[in-house]
Amino acid sequence: MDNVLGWDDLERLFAGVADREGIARLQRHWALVEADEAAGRLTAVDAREAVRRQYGESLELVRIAEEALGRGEGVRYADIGTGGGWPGLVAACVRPGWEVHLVEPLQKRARFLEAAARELGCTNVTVHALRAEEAGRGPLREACGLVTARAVAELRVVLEYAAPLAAVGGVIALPKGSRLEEELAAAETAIGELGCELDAILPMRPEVSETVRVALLRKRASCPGRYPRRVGLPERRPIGGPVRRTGVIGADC
Ligand SMILES: C[S@@+](CC[C@H](N)C(=O)[O-])C[C@H]1O[C@@H](n2cnc3c(N)ncnc32)[C@H](O)[C@@H]1O
Repeated sequence: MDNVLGWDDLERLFAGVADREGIARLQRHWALVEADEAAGRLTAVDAREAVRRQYGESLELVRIAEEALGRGEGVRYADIGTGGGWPGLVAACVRPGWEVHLVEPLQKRARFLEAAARELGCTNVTVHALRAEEAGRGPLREACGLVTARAVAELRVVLEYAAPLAAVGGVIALPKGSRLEEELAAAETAIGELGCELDAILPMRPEVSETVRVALLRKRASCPGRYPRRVGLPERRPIGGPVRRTGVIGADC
């Protein structure tokens, strides 16, 4: 059973990742989420669980990704399907030196992210109200040192969204649940086809999550020009075979 965490616990658990000011911003973000009815349901996670599941897991992803990157500043970072802000806006709050791109196609959510970034003073954020299949053909193509996506789709589908945005040598960090091995097996063709390689699978620390692990992939070669395919195709006809329905973390947002 995962623990309940409070805001003070985050400061202790994420020393070196988030300072007091950063955590205060996250707290303000949660207040905005709770206050914002217009954006629709941003998360099904309740207030008691939100600190650990939304903020703890997002910060843990930042910690793991940063270790894989081997540097902390000057990262151009894209988060696909940010929803209400996890993990991309969380990263922007604690890493003001990163250039953060949030790709979120739902207009209401994209508008919420823009307003929240403004309110929180995150001048390092650009919101792209687009699907990843569109963003992957724009100026962000092969331009990002780090790409994440949480609870967006099964691994091989999300990889077709993420790999075109990652620069060669860049890191793709995907938090996943108990079906990770199954998803990785299904993604074998996609990983090679998209110029990626699996670097590591790293568990989150048990205080943060006993179930979530992060698949770290490295972009080894340029992505073939035919990817991403047109909107909807990655999900309808995933690379390597018919769709398999697998659970995605937090798909209840
Ligand atoms: C289950 S929510 C997860 C939100 C957030 N990442 C989290 O962990 O709470 C999935 C999000 O992915 C977005 N999404 C779905 N398909 C997408 C695509 N092709 N490109 C970009 N975003 C997409 C949805 O609009 C939605 O906001």
